[in-house]
Amino acid sequence: MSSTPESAAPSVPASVLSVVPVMPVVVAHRVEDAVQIARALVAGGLPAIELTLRTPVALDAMRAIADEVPEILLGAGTVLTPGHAKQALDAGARFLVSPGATPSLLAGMADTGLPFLPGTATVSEVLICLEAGITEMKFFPAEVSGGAPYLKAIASPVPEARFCPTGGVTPANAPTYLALPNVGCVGGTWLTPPALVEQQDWDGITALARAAVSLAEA
Ligand SMILES: O=C(O)C(=O)C[C@H](O)[C@H](O)COP(=O)(O)O
Repeated sequence: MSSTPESAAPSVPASVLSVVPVMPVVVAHRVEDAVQIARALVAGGLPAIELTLRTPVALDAMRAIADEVPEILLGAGTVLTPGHAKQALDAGARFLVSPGATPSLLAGMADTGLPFLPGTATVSEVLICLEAGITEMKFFPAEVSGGAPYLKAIASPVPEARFCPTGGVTPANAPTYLALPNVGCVGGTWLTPPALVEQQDWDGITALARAAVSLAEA
């Protein structure tokens, strides 16, 4: 029997798309901000975070969240290479998200043993993922790639694929995406506006998280 403190952390989900209706995509410039954002999201009812590997502090921020906010499901975004996937695993990520889906990236993410959402924007990319046994994907960049009408159009030809549309998703258009049968959740950065982070307005982020949960329930 294990005595590690992993009981505090959510287990790795079978379906990343089913954890929260809105996946907060976060770009953190300071480790402490990332920890406070994670706490604010949990308080607002969104116990998941896709922390992008876009900043120099991202891996340190992941380690800090894993230590200090173990109740949040921690994911790494902007996974561009197999090396990123391994670094994210080592930093405590429990799922991975990438903006694209090259064969080596798919293999590198699969090697971690973590669930992952490869980025797709065309039917051929969707088919490449399905051929690899991957049915959950990011649709990126969602709005400029055809938005909800595009996903609606491919639902019948490729019904096995389910998506997290991200990129240009807002509180205004999220309900339209969430109503589609092939959408499990949507992703976006709107929950962590730079101005609120700059002001360290963590209650403001909690309020945005609550609003996102409400719009998904509406
Ligand atoms: O770099 C990545 O892999 C990403 O995660 C891209 C983000 O998902 C989008 O940039 C979010 O788009 P907005 O919500 O419109 O700001």
